[in-house]
Amino acid sequence: MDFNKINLYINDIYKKSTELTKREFINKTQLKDFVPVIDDDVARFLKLIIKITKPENILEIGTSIGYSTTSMAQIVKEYGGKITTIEYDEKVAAQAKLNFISAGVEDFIELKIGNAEKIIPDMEEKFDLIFQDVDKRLYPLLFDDCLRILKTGGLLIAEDTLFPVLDLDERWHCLIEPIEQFNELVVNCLKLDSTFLPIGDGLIVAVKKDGRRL
Ligand SMILES: C[S@@+](CC[C@H](N)C(=O)[O-])C[C@H]1O[C@@H](n2cnc3c(N)ncnc32)[C@H](O)[C@@H]1O
Repeated sequence: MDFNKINLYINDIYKKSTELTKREFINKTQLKDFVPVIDDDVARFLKLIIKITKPENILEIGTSIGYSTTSMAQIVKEYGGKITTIEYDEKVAAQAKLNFISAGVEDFIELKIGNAEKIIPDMEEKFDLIFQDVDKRLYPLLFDDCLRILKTGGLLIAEDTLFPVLDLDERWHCLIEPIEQFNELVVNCLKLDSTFLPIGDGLIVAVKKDGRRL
């Protein structure tokens, strides 16, 4: 399959959609220096899965300017769930907060400003959905804790998991090994059922199984 052709077709067919796009979101954002955010097809997938499963308690690791958080919150707002999102760059977090307010979703989001590597191991709260989109080097390091705080039946979704097969700029090559480690951890974990989706830079979607059926 020619994924460039596929992406062009999908982007074109959605161009009349009234949904908030990544481009519009970035254009409205004053701060211009931030780490890239998810693509529109990943935002559509997250919104759809949230619409279907209605997770009460969502954890996002890696907020940036809050495009993915806002996209998810637009659906969470419809049924009254909550999103906790973690970002350690204070400038970017401040911009994300402004973006939540301008989208009218701030009441459904708790923004934790700090290092996910320190915050996650201390977390006791349990989540129905965890969206992992932080520094890729943290993916394997945070895996056990993500599994611990994910409820049975909960979803673990991680972005950028197809880095190993993408034509990445040389400066990102150091991120391939941790992603490979993370993918192995997810795929070989007896507590998870998973699959890859070739959207964005590759999503892995996993569900935590009922322990009795292991
Ligand atoms: C890929 S961006 C997140 C994009 C966002 N999910 C979206 O699509 O709108 C990753 C973010 O994680 C933040 N980050 C990186 N390492 C972190 C850490 N150790 N703790 C908290 N945030 C971190 C970066 O500053 C960056 O803004």
